[in-house]
Amino acid sequence: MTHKIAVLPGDGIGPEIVEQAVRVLRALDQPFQIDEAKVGGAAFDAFEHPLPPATLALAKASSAVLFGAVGDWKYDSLPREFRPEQAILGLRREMGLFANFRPAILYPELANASSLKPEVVAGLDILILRELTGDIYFGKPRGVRTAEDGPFKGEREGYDTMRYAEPEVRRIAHLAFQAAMKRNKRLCSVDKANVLETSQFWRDIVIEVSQEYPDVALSHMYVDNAAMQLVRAPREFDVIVTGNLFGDILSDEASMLTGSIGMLPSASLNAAGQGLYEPSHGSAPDIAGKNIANPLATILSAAMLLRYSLDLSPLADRIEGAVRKVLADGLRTADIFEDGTTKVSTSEMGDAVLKALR
Ligand SMILES: NC(=O)c1ccc[n+]([C@@H]2O[C@H](COP(=O)([O-])OP(=O)(O)OC[C@H]3O[C@@H](n4cnc5c(N)ncnc54)[C@H](O)[C@@H]3O)[C@@H](O)[C@H]2O)c1
Ligand SMILES: CC(C)[C@H](C(=O)O)[C@@H](O)C(=O)O
Ligand SMILES: [Mg+2]
Repeated sequence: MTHKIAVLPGDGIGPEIVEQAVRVLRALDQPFQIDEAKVGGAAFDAFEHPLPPATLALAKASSAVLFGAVGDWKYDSLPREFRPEQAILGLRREMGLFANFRPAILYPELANASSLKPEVVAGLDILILRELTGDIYFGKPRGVRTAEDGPFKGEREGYDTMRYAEPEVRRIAHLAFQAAMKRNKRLCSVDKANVLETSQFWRDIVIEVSQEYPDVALSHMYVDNAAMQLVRAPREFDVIVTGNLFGDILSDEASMLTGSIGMLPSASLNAAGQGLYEPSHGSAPDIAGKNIANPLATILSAAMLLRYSLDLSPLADRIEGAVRKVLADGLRTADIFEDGTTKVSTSEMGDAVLKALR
């Protein structure tokens, strides 16, 4: 069976890192149909829209999407609907990709690259499940208006709406419990229920859903405390489930525990099992075009693509094994480099992973 994979490299380091991941996919010698399209600032430059209809159609018609990153400072003054970030938000919304899996795993070889002491992070293996199509990211109304009341009545104010519908909370909660069942059976739901109505509602629904999963130990934590616990004792966590905004922030924080944001892959799935796979980091305009970015988060995202959307776990295992091998061989891009290891470029890291594929 031919699997259709849409490849959307995007901006900044996106094309460089996606190129390496595509080389790895092609080296597996499978009947993949790989089609590439522009997205983000690159699409805006070519078609005056960050998510052109043809790109969206290609993504929707594929079994899975491999996405690089979008964004560049030069687009920051465009009206919001034309900014590159709208492409990834639009794909998530239009494809209904509500479940974002961001595993944070510390490879033993990178224990010293972590910003925390090895004894605090060694063996770290946590999963952040971020709800991806709701919350203040998509809630309406939003905008800028003249305040009608309060101490700043008559002044301009910006506003957004945090909201979650019951089915949205239920479906992500179910996935979180199911993920916990396959792991160490501990689930921590992160919210801000001491302040926010949306969060109290989220917490109440998660507790209801928990009745169906008596084997999972459920805990709740406020997001500020969770941010602190993640750097104090990250291994206390197994699965974290949280909303869109808190998940965005906590997953960047967790990424540093693994040595570099350049190591953290992600999978965003919809109800039909279609998925978009991308590194958790952005387009890193500060290092773009220099062939120094770490491609491993993207290569590991391709492994997640094989496992979750194409049901090709043995191939995913091969890629992950190859990544472990190159790390064990001491190869490091600049972001994870330390004395005693060998610094390699983006493409050299790709070469090494290809060679290590057995
Ligand atoms: N999903 C996405 O496409 C996505 C995600 C996050 C940010 N962005 C966008 O990316 C742009 C830059 O955002 P930012 O600077 O806040 O975040 P960023 O993740 O792009 O970069 C943060 C820092 O991490 C470094 N970094 C990121 N990925 C790396 C890699 N693979 N290897 C080595 N170093 C890496 C960068 O050099 C930078 O110093 C913005 O336009 C932002 O909106 C896009
Ligand atoms: C680029 C931006 C819209 C995006 C987000 O906030 O979700 C990014 O930070 C991420 O984590 O994927
Ligand atoms: Mg983010």
